[in-house]
Amino acid sequence: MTRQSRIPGFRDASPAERRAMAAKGAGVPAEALDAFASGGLTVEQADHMIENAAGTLGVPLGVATNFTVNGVDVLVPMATEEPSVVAAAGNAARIARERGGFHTSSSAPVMQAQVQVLDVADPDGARLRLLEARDELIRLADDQDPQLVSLGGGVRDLTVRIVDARPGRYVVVHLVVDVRDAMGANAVNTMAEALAGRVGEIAGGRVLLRILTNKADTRLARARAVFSADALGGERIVGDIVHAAALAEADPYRAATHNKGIMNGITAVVLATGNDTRAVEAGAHSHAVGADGVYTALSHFEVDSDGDLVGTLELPMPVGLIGGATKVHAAAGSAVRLLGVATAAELAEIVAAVGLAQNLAALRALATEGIQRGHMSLHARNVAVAAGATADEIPEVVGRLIADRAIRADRAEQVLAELRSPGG
Ligand SMILES: CC(C)(COP(=O)([O-])OP(=O)([O-])OC[C@H]1O[C@@H](n2cnc3c(N)ncnc32)[C@H](O)[C@@H]1OP(=O)([O-])[O-])[C@@H](O)C(=O)NCCC(=O)NCCSC(=O)C[C@@](C)(O)CC(=O)[O-]
Ligand SMILES: NC(=O)C1=CN([C@@H]2O[C@H](COP(=O)(O)OP(=O)(O)OC[C@H]3O[C@@H](n4cnc5c(N)ncnc54)[C@H](OP(=O)(O)O)[C@@H]3O)[C@@H](O)[C@H]2O)C=CC1
Repeated sequence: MTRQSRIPGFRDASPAERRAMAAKGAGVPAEALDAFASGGLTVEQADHMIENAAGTLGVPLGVATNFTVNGVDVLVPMATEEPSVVAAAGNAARIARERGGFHTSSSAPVMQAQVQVLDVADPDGARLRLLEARDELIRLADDQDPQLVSLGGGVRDLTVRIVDARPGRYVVVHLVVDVRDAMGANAVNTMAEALAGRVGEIAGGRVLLRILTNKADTRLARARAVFSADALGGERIVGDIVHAAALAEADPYRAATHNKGIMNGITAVVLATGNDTRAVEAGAHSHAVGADGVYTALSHFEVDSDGDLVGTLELPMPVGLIGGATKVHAAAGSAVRLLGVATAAELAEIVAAVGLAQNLAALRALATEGIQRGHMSLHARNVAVAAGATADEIPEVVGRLIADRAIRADRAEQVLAELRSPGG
C-alpha cells in the first residue's frame, strides 16, 4: 500500500486519534502503536534493563508528518522533552516535499574496535608483524560471532596505527567489523577482547584497552534535500540561510548551536527507537572536527542553479534494530514499525534526513523572524502548566501569554489569578 505522511488535521487531533491516523498513514495495524499510549515499559521490565531500577521516566513521543525519504512517505517517531522540535521537523519536511523530499544513502554498517598495546620496544616492527598476522587475527575475531558472519557481517579489515601520547608510543590495532543490523558495540567489544592475548604476543607488549571507538566514521549516513526558494520566503531568505550556515562552518561557537539543532531531531528519533543516544552524539560531535582540528558545522547549505536551497548532511550513524534496548522496549518496537524500516541502514538514513530537516527549520526561523515566536509560542503551554493551569485553563492562558508577547512564569501566574478571580 502507499504510505501517506501528509495527514490533514493531525496537529489538532487527540493523541489517541493521532495514533490511529499515524498507523493508517504508515500502513500498520492500529494496535501496532498501542505501546505509545502506555510508554511501553513497566517497572518490572525496567528492573531487568538497568541496575537499581526504582521506576521509569516518561518522555513525550511525537510523530513528525510530511517526510518523504527516497520517494516513500515516512511518519517519524520523535521522543523529546523540548517544545517545537516535532513541529519544526514537520515544517521543514513539508517544504522539502515540494522538491521531492529527502534523498539518502549510507556506507556499509561498519564499526571499529581499538586494542591498545603499551610497552612495545619496536612499535614500527610491531605494526608490521601485526599486519603480517592479519588473516589469523581476523579469523580469531570472526570465530567469536558465527551468527553475525552467517548474516553476511563480520570482520572486514585490520589496521594498525602508532599513536604518540604523553607517556610514550602506543601501538593501536583497529578491528573493522561489518555489524549488519546491530549497533555493534557488544559484538565488536567481544571480538576485541578475544584478540587481546594474541595481539600482545605478536606486538611484544602489554594490552590495555579493548573497546569500540565511537568515532564511527566508517558508518556514515547522508541526507540531501532541495528547499524551494518560494516556499522558504524568497531569494533574500535563501541567501540569509546560507550566511547563517556559513557562520557555523567558520565559527565553533556558532557550530556548537547549529549542530545542537541537528541533534534535536537526531537524538529524538534515536531515543524513540531504543538506540544509544550517547553513541550517536559522540559520533556526531567527533565528526564535526575537521582535518584542521577545528570544530565545525555538520551540514552544508548552498544555492543551486534554479536559486533553490540545497541542504546536505553526512555524519556517523551507529544505530541498530537488533540488541541493546531496541528489542525489549515495546514503544521502541512500535517506533520501528511506524517507520517501516527493515534494516539498520534504512533507519540510519531516515535519522539523517530528520537531522537535516531540523537544522533547516531552525536556520529558517533564525534567518527570518528569530527563534522565539515559533518556539516560545509552543513553549507557552509548558509555562502555563508550570504555573498550575488546568487542562481547561491552558488554552486561555497560552493565548494571553502569546498576545502579550510575555511568555514568562510570573505573567502566567498573573493571568491565572485573573482568570480565577470572580468575573475573570
Ligand atoms: C514552530 C514552527 C514550526 C512554526 O511555524 P509556522 O510557520 O508558524 O507554522 P504553521 O502553522 O504555518 O505550520 C507550518 C508547518 O509546521 C508544522 N507545525 C507548526 N505548528 C505545529 C504544531 N503546533 N504542531 C504540529 N506541527 C506544527 C506543521 O508541519 C505545519 O504544516 P502542516 O503539516 O500543518 O501543513 C516554526 O517557527 C519553526 O520551524 N521554528 C523552528 C523551531 C525550532 O527549531 N525549534 C527547536 C528548538 S530551538 C533549539 O534548540 C535549536 C536552535 C534553534 O538553537 C538551533 C540553532 O540555533 O541552529
Ligand atoms: N562505547 C559504546 O558505545 C558502548 C555501547 N554499548 C552498548 O552496546 C549495545 C549494542 O551492542 P550490539 O552489539 O549492537 O548488541 P547485541 O550484542 O545485543 O546484538 C548484536 C548481536 O546480535 C546478533 N544478531 C542477530 N541478528 C543480527 C543482525 N541482523 N545483524 C547484526 N547482528 C545480529 C549477532 O550475533 P549473536 O546472536 O551471536 O549475539 C550480534 O553479535 C547498546 O546497548 C550500547 O549501549 C556497550 C559498550 C560500549
